Amino acid sequence: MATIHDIGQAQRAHSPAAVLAIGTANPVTSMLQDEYADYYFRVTKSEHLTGLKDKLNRICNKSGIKKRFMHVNEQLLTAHPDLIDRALPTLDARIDMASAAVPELAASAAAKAIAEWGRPATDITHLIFSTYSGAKAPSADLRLATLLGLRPTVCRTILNLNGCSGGGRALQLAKEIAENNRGARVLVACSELTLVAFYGAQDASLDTIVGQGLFGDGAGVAIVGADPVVVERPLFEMAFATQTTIPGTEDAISMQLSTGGLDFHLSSQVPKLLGNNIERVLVDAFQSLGVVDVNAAAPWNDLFYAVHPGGRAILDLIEQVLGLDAEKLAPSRQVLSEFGNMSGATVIFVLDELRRRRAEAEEVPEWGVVMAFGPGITVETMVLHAASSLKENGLASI
Ligand SMILES: CC(=O)CC(=O)SCCNC(=O)CCNC(=O)[C@H](O)C(C)(C)COP(=O)(O)OP(=O)(O)OC[C@H]1O[C@@H](n2cnc3c(N)ncnc32)[C@H](O)[C@@H]1OP(=O)(O)O
Repeated sequence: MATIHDIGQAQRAHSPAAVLAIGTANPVTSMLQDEYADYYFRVTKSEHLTGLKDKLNRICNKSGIKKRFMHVNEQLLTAHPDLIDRALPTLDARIDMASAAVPELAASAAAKAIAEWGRPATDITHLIFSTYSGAKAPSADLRLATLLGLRPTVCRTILNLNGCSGGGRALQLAKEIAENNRGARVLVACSELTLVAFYGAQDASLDTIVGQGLFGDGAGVAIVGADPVVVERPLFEMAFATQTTIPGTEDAISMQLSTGGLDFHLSSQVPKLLGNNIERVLVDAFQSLGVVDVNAAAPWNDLFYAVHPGGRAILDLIEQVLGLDAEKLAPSRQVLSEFGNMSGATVIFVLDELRRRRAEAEEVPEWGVVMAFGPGITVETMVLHAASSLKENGLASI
């Protein structure tokens, strides 16, 4: 007769979980950063606020962003002019629109990931959906499951308002599910639209101006599983994961739904707070693993990095504090430049860019790390091992 221990053991995977495929998608409308302030103040009928427009221009110039993709375009604002005024009760309208558009964008990214994965969508056993646009049930996770034709037995989890750390949290949950449910295949979907938080600048909120300079729309999907079968080609094996909250920073990054949409706050101290704490977080993650000598003179250049590009200043400080060579954060800077900060989805875009670059590089580090930052301030950290199939898979799948 089987014991409870036997039953438990039979459910555990044999190998660590791995990212098996990645897909990304963006809305069709793109905006060039050096034209954005003119566009924004024109479509929100705020051109008289010349001081704020100059500030947004200064932020755009220093953002490290060239282009962003946006669901909210001029056509949508013409149809829904109330969205411009934060004082109007537009939350219902925003949620209605987001409830359709957020899972649809995720479905576009998921279709690419599933095609790369090489197995039918019905083999997905678990779905984790992360978004800051959720405010109803059933939610975007169920809609995505329906759009993809997943089985009715798929186990769904929705993460709401985890903000920019949502991608990191979802990947960690996927690792835990995959390693504790033999044969599980977890579809991680992060889909973020600034629609819920798009306002004009009439209330003179500096958070609105900074957000208008940084945030973009996108969806990133990763399929995660352990014990790969023949058709599957692992990209990154997930070695270890941890979450850290930086003490006393509860008010530094925050989000709250109001009748007018989603309010958020970004303290100007965020880059410094992350810079002051990043090395401690890395030491804590790596010191027990024995893959990097955390006491060596410059240990951090031995790793590859998928860091959430929350803003150019954050990447600059991390690079400086860790003494990183310029190419280490190049995938993060590339994604920031091409797409802006897409909140929780961004880190999946960075993993995609990283595997692309690794496929073309001669020598690449074996070990690396994902780091994502969100309200808390929460730092999600995951140690990765580059799978041996990454080289051929990186190129074959692009
Ligand atoms: C939402 C989530 O869950 C997680 C996230 O990713 S949160 C987003 C995290 N990102 C950030 O916090 C942004 C990080 N900041 C940056 O990257 C940079 O500060 C920046 C690109 C915004 C500006 O670049 P910079 O090199 O700092 O230029 P700097 O000249 O100091 O600032 C430009 C202007 O922006 C203002 N500014 C910068 N950060 C600000 C903030 N958080 N709030 C208000 N104003 C800000 C500055 O005061 C300055 O204004 P003036 O030109 O009028 O003096």
